[in-house]
This record gives sequence, C-alpha cells and structure tokens, in this order.
Amino acid sequence: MTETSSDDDGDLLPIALTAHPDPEALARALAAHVAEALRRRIASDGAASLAVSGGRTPIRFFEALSGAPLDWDKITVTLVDERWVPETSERSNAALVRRHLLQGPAAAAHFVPLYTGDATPEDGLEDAHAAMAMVPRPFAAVVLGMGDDAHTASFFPGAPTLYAAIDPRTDADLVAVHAATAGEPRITFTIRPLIGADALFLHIEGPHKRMVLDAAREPGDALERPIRAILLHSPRPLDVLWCP
Ligand SMILES: O=C(O)[C@H](O)[C@@H](O)[C@H](O)[C@H](O)COP(=O)(O)O
Repeated sequence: MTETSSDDDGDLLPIALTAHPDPEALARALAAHVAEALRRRIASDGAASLAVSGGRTPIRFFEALSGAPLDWDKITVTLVDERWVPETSERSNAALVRRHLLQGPAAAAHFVPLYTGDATPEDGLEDAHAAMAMVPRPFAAVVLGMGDDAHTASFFPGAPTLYAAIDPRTDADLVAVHAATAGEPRITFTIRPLIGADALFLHIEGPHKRMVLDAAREPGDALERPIRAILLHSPRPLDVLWCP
C-alpha cells in the first residue's frame, strides 16, 4: 500500500511524495522506478547511466536493484558524491556500491568511481572530471539521500564551496568539499548535472527526515538547508520516496 501526495499550497516548495509502509517496500518501489528510467534511456540511446548516493539508507535499494532484469552491460553506474577515502575504508561509497549493487546481474554494469587516489579532492578534480566524461549524460536516474542537517549529495552547510555546488549556473560538474560535519573531505557533483537527470529521486526514511525536508520547503536559505536548492531548481516537483 502506498499513499501518494503532492502539495504545493502556500509558500511551501512542491514535492511529489510517495509513502511506503516500510523500508523494504520503499526500496523495492524505488528500484522499480530506477529500472524503468534505465530501460527508457537504453531504448532511446542504447546506453544509460545511474548516479547513486552513499550512506546507510541505500543498501536495501541497491540489493533490490541488483537483481533487476536489465541490460546491465549497457549501464554505467557512478556516485552523486564520495568521501575522499580509498575503497579499503568502510567510509567509501564506492566500496558500498561494489558490495551491495554491483552483484548478481548488476555485476555486468560499468562502474566509474569519483575517488582518484590523489592526496586531496582538489588534486583529483581534473582526473575525476575526465572519468565522468565517459559516463553517458544526462543521467537516466539520480538517487539522492539526505542527512539530518538537510545536506544532500555533499552539499554541506558551512562548506566554502557550497554556494558553487548549489548554483545551477556553475559550469563545473564536480567540486571539492570541506566541512566540519562531513567527516572527511569530499567530492560532489554540482546541482546542474543532478537536476538534469531524466528521473530524480530523494530516498528517505523516518519521521525525522520528513520533518527536516518539510522545514526545507518553507521559505529560507538554501545555504542553511541545502536540499532546498534541489527543491528550488529541479524542473519538476522532486520525487520523494519515504517510509515512516
Ligand atoms: O556519502 C554520503 O554521505 C551521501 O551521499 C550523503 O548525502 C547521504 O545520502 C546522506 O548523508 C544520508 O545518509 P544516510 O542514508 O546514512 O542517512
């Protein structure tokens, strides 16, 4: 059972929210939507790309998607953002994707990581941009997560590069991020390539994240609640998949 709502009343930024009974049903529904977006792009272009987030929430979704009957050898997977750590670190989003998504049928997908092995994300930017030039664009699907501080991707409040990251006029596809709350330096896609995806999803669980999202929909500063930048600039109301 899902409940769907889309409200654009008052000053609240609109979203298209689908509520699911539990994390497992949520993950399955998201996997079905993403698979559909990938199929559509493969049908028109012969290839498709998917950018996913790290963190804890996506694991069930990765496992649901990995078994989907797709032409995985025509699919390129990359990350929305990455912590600047090698894949041997348990903080590595690339390692998470390899462990939970690139398994079974999905093992045939191409994976293009953001981490380059350079000492800093600034040092790695040029090579990371070159690697991303191999990824078909626009993305067929982008799946975002959100933190309790309303960050999404690595758009962290207080990061000196946040303004550039959330400004759709920024030319660069990627920026380096340093923020006290981020744990380690990071690299992130900037907003324009993310909102340019054929299908853009926000995957969140629990009442607290729902409250954080609703607060970001109220008039306010996107530098303080960065998910607001996605809500503001997305060409369609953001597709939010949520469970209590
Ligand atoms: O690498 C990362 O940390 C992310 O891509 C980040 O934006 C994540 O999506 C949120 O922090 C939510 O993380 P959780 O799912 O762990 O709550």
